[in-house]
Amino acid sequence: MNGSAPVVAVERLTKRYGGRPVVDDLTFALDRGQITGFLGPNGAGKSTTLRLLLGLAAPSSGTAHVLGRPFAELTDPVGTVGAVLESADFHPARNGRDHLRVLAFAAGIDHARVERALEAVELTDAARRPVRTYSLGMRQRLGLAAALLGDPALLVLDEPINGLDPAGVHWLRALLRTFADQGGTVLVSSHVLAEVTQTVDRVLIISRGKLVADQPIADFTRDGSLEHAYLTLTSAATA
Ligand SMILES: Nc1ncnc2c1ncn2[C@@H]1O[C@H](COP(=O)(O)OP(=O)(O)OP(=O)(O)O)[C@@H](O)[C@H]1O
Repeated sequence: MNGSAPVVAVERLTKRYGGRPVVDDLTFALDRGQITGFLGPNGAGKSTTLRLLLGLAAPSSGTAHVLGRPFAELTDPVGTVGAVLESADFHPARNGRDHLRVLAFAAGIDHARVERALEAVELTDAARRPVRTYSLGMRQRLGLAAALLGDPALLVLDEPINGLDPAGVHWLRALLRTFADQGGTVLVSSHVLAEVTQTVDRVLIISRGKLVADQPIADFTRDGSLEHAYLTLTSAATA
């Protein structure tokens, strides 16, 4: 692993579907210890970018590297990146603990980490219940537990507050801050600008596949200023 490489380095990343660029010449880098919000309107290309970063789709051109390598070339992918994408899938009859045990076994991760991951997402008490009885918020927590199993350097989360109640949102914010304070890197997509303002250190905004902002959240301290910038930048790109 290249210790001096940024945790994430995306360079001139482009993905075309049917000749149409849905991710268009994107360049950004993420360092350790920061939470970055990834914003953009529906269809702007956020999920596609995350999929390219996680090796779930191949770029048409450009590169998406994690610690200096494409995801597919990481020697310890589970210990490097933890991800929760929108399509998180669970076996409905399996209980939460067994879901994590299956993943841990497949990745060669110690059982003890399953218990720690359950504790980290506060699901220990529900660990013996079948996942089909879980609320949407509990499923989000279980997905997060799976992402944390390998003690990764990078967390990639697609719309993680979907389904969380206000207490859950507050809890997730604290969890991500602790993770970042310990040197972790977080890339989190969201549509909820008010929440983003309270959670992230930096924002990336994309519109029609293009990066239109890459700024510290400190630039948006005035009430509504992130919303104003977001609406201006994303409507300018669609005009
Ligand atoms: N496999 C695919 N084949 C064809 N087009 C695709 C494919 N995946 C995504 N797209 C298109 O790429 C565009 C970007 O989609 P993407 O899901 O990345 O956007 P998004 O920013 O995550 O949107 P949302 O906020 O609605 O989740 C959309 O127009 C979508 O229809």
